[in-house]
Amino acid sequence: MIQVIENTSVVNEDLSNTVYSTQQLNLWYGNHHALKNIDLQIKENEVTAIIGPSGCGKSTYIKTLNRMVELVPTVKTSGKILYRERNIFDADYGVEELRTKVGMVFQKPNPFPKSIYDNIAYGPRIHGIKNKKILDEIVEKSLRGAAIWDEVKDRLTTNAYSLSGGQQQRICIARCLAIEPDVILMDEPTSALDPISTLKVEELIQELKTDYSIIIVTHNMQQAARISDKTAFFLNGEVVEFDQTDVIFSTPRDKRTEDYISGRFG
Ligand SMILES: Nc1ncnc2c1ncn2[C@@H]1O[C@H](COP(=O)(O)OP(=O)(O)OP(=O)(O)O)[C@@H](O)[C@H]1O
Repeated sequence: MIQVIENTSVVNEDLSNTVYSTQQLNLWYGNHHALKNIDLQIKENEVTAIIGPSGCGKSTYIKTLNRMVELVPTVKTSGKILYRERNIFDADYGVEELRTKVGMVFQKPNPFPKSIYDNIAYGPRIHGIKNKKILDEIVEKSLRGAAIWDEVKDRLTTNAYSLSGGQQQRICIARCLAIEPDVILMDEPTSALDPISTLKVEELIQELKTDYSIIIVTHNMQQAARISDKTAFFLNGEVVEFDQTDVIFSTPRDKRTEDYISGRFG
């Protein structure tokens, strides 16, 4: 269980289309203060990009949203993260419940060493679905949702490792969709992919936002500009600026944002 050192009061505002409301979030790895007073509202059915130089806390932030960061024993937090209006740090908040609502896709495709079919059916089976017809339907729907059905439908029993990196990443996205999440967290999902696979995953992200809310960490500013609705610029563990993506990339308010997006550092 994560150590929460204090809680600040809930900001009184309309949270109706807000997926996550991060309020005065601080996080320390031991003595290292990695996230500082983060206030961010993530809206549903949007793509929210997290950008910033190496070590600024991007991955830490999204790993806090599904409480994965608490796997690090030295982690302490203060503040709140409301997911659908409930504080995920509350003592009675079940992490399993959170993880069925919040899927995650990592930098390196990480399919299981199993068949394509079993990769997708894995989550639903864990949730007790045994009926072959229902599983078949979930597998097809998820693979279609991840825009890879046509490429793999004739080889569902093949090991997922036999696919290309870009295909493996879309299998991982399909595996995520199979649990019918509300939110998909993506930590640099295209950084290990070639340009064509990157384009496919970017197109997919655009399509997925109709049904899901997506938070993506990216080093690639062109990618953030292409695919996101809102962008948060992190620097040294703080959010310097959070706004509509076109504002961040055309008329940023803060000089540090302008310097970063124009390539002056980072
Ligand atoms: N498990 C850990 N233990 C101690 N410090 C950590 C741990 N993970 C990250 N940090 C530190 O916290 C800070 C933020 O790291 P984080 O990985 O969130 O940054 P990032 O912006 O995602 O960086 P990158 O773009 O290089 O992936 C860094 O100073 C990092 O060294």
